[in-house]
Amino acid sequence: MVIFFVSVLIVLISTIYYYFTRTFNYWKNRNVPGPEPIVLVGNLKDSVLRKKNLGVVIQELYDMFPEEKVVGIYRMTSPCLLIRDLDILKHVLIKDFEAFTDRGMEFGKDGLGQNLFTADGETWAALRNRFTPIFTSGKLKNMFYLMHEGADTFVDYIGTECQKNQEFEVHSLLQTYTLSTISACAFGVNYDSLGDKLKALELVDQIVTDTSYGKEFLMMYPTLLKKLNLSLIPKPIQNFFKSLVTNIIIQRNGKPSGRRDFMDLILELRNMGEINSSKYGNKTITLEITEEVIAAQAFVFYIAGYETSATTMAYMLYQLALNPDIQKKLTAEIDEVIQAHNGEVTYDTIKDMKFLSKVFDETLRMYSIVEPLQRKTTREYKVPGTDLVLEKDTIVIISPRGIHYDKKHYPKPEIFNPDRFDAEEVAKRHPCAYLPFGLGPRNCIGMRFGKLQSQLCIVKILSKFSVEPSKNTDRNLKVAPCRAIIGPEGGIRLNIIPRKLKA
Ligand code: HEM
Repeated sequence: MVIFFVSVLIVLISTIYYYFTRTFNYWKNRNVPGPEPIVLVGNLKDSVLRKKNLGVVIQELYDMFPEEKVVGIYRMTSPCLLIRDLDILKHVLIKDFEAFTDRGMEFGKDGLGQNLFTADGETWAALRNRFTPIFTSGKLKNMFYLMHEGADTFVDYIGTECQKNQEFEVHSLLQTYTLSTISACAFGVNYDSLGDKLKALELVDQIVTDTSYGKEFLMMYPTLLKKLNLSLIPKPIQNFFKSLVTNIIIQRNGKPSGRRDFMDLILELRNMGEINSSKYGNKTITLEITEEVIAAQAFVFYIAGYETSATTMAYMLYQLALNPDIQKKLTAEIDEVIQAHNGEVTYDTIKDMKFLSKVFDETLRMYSIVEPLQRKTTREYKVPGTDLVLEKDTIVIISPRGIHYDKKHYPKPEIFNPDRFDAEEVAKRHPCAYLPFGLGPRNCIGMRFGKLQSQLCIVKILSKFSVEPSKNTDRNLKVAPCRAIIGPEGGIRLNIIPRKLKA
């Protein structure tokens, strides 16, 4: 009997072991170098154990193979190709985009799956085609007044709080600004009190604080969630966005309200009828802009709109506090340009601040937020400059952090130096050496919006306050392991001091 049970156990363990290692010769058989995988978790052990952020783990894999163009890795049991070479990267993201239109993160459409970030194929193409005009500079200019109102309220709030205490945890502080801005610009929602705002933040923050294992499941079984029409997004969050959208449409009688926010623009699109995918897709499909589709975009604009910009600004203030000379130069530019615009901060005022733009770019060089970038082959693909042929449906990933900290592209990468973005320095680099917003036709659709809302808020803050390290500032900041994107572990503590008090 005992022998029988032991034999069954051995067979069971061997079968499980075989199942969770069955793919591990994939890259060896194709002569692609890479690290040894571990049963079940592949090369993502520290990310799966939530010891390190996925973006940091991928950066470490990038660093392990300095001489290689591509590295074969395993996300759990799934083989996937990490691209290090910038010429190959240019092919994947730009030149051969028709073979890489997909991201490979799809899930069920009834659970907000028809959103621009995770949708693939013709659905993505149709959405991108139709939603691109919402993000033009002209539309952004029209929305500027909403951001401006939000930034003023925010700076007034800091002014009041400053009288009680000068030390702030700036990451969560800035989230209250970006949440207001995205709520106002996207949906005309104004939070009456800080309490309401924090409640909404807590809800959407559940998505970013990734403690579930949905991501890992998707890596192992990439098509299953879509086939079963299951979602990665918790039900309460789905309901929040669905009822938000329904209520706004009712309030506006299904027509644009004249606020010129995203919701108005989406309603205009809806009234134009079905959307088609002809520009990016291989075949044309039509997609009706239903409330479900609007709610899916509402969800993605919220998540992408509030967290990425708040994190970028928090890191920017951190570096300005640690580098007082750079802060002084930036403050001088801000004062000068505002004066030249008769004391007003307009869309054009921000555009005239050239040093601000370099400080912003250098912040995202050091702290690119969305890591790693991902694409999926839509057909067999021969990797240029190698003998490797990728099968259809292979996941390809890119590590902006790996590239941004690679000494080959950025000497002394640990140093915060906005001069790296002087035009002549940029011209010396490979055009794909900087990719905090991704690159090519599937790059960040909200890039202009993200830049504008962040730069405006920084201008408003620095025209009234300066930032300094406090006694609790962590000089050795780590990336939070459990967040779906890059962010500071334990927040960022800084002193914010009214400028006139110092004079
Ligand atoms: C500092 C701010 C931001 C950063 C650093 C950022 C970064 C990124 C990155 C790296 C991607 C993936 C690009 C790729 O795969 O090539 C992305 C995609 C996307 N972002 Fe952003 N983003 C920011 C702000 C925003 C804002 C404000 C919005 C919307 C209001 C937005 C909406 C999106 C959407 C919808 C996608 C998916 C686009 C597609 O697949 O077609 N992002 N973003």
